[in-house]
Amino acid sequence: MASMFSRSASAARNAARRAPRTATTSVVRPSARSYSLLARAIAPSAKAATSIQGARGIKTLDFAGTKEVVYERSDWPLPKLQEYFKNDTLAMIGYGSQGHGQGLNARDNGLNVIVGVRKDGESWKQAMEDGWVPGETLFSIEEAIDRGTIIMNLLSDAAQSQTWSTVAPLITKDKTLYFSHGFSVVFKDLTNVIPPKDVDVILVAPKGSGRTVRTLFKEGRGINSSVAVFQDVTGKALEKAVAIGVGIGSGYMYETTFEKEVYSDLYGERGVLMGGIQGMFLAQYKVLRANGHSPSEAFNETVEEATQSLFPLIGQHGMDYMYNACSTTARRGALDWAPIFEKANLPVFEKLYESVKNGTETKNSLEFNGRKTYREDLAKELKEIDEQEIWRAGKTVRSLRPDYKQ
Ligand SMILES: NC(=O)C1=CN([C@@H]2O[C@H](COP(=O)(O)OP(=O)(O)OC[C@H]3O[C@@H](n4cnc5c(N)ncnc54)[C@H](OP(=O)(O)O)[C@@H]3O)[C@@H](O)[C@H]2O)C=CC1
Ligand SMILES: CC[C@](O)(C(C)=O)C(=O)O
Ligand SMILES: [Mg+2]
Ligand SMILES: [Mg+2]
Repeated sequence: MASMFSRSASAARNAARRAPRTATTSVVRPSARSYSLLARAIAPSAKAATSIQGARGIKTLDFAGTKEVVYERSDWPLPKLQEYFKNDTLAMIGYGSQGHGQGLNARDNGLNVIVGVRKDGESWKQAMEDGWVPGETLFSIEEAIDRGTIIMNLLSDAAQSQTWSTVAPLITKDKTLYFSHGFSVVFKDLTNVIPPKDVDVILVAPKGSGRTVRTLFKEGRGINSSVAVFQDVTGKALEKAVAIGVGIGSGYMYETTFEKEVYSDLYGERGVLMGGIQGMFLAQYKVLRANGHSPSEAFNETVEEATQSLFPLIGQHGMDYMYNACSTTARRGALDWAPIFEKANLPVFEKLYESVKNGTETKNSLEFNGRKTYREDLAKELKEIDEQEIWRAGKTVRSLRPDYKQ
């Protein structure tokens, strides 16, 4: 890795000339701005409540009264990024949702990327479909780790634990160990993942699906990611983590710790992001159906209106904006019922957080996803959801959308 402070002008020019590798799909790439442009670019983004700390353009932003550090992609124009990683090989170990998104983005950013997966698995086929070439950019897990300088452990969290005894001896001095989740390292008593003492251990955890990591990148945007350092041997671990974060398609990176990342992530996905919303949708739908409403009416009033109209308004402008976009009748009633839902849900969320913190969620995940049949077993449960009336009704509702795609 070249130091970001030691790059010469000619090296930067050479890096700028390097043709980014062929993308499997067309990509609106983040622009490769020069340093002088960068300096100007920083200024407009440093709005009120923003201060810039030093030459690296780190920003401290005021989040509702709490100051937090944020790193942004515009501080890493493409030539600088390519120069920084000119001597590195990013080895994506695992090719699930994140391996796909992060791997293709880093490749399209012109970085040296290889993929390592087991040869008889589903991921090997998927990687080949995405243009990774066996023997050139696609290898067994062991060979990819051997060839890589930055080992990006994107196996399933259960597989990270299962393969650790094979992987650990291959993480030799001068390599960097990267994760997208604090899971393995934080719950080491359950996973046995204890990184070697002589390597940097870093994390960039996109706060969104790997599919979104890819689609946002292709739109020229970037996903929000968490960034953290577990072990800093070189004194450059944070800088490297931020640079990799940009390389894999992050727009902004929020500083955290491995522990905070894994607790909040396991909690959020079981809560509002996935489990909570699924349970809430189903409960509302069931009561409507029990009271004689048709499937289409129950679905429209529960899922379709939420996802197509109201939730995007919350996303774009906040909760109060969504309220103001609805009738005064709705506003009054929703304001009355919100605290009732909050009160009912609070103990559930408290129980969930405890279950994350005490390792129960980790144990469950390791047991289930560590099975040889993990894909089939998950697929079976997901099929059961797909067959529920609510989601069958949803398919027909979606099929009527003008932009419907199967
Ligand atoms: N999915 C997401 O969007 C997000 C994921 N993360 C984190 O990123 C990491 C990767 O997650 P994700 O991309 O979802 O991948 P998955 O959890 O879906 O894991 C899939 C990968 O693990 C491999 N794998 C599973 N079991 C084994 C095994 N026993 N031996 C070898 N390889 C195995 C699979 O290979 P095969 O096909 O051969 O089974 C596949 O390449 C995790 O740490 C996760 O928590 C973080 C943010 C979001
Ligand atoms: C919400 C699920 C997630 O945490 C994610 C996409 O961020 C995951 O583990 O996949
Ligand atoms: Mg998660
Ligand atoms: Mg997550």
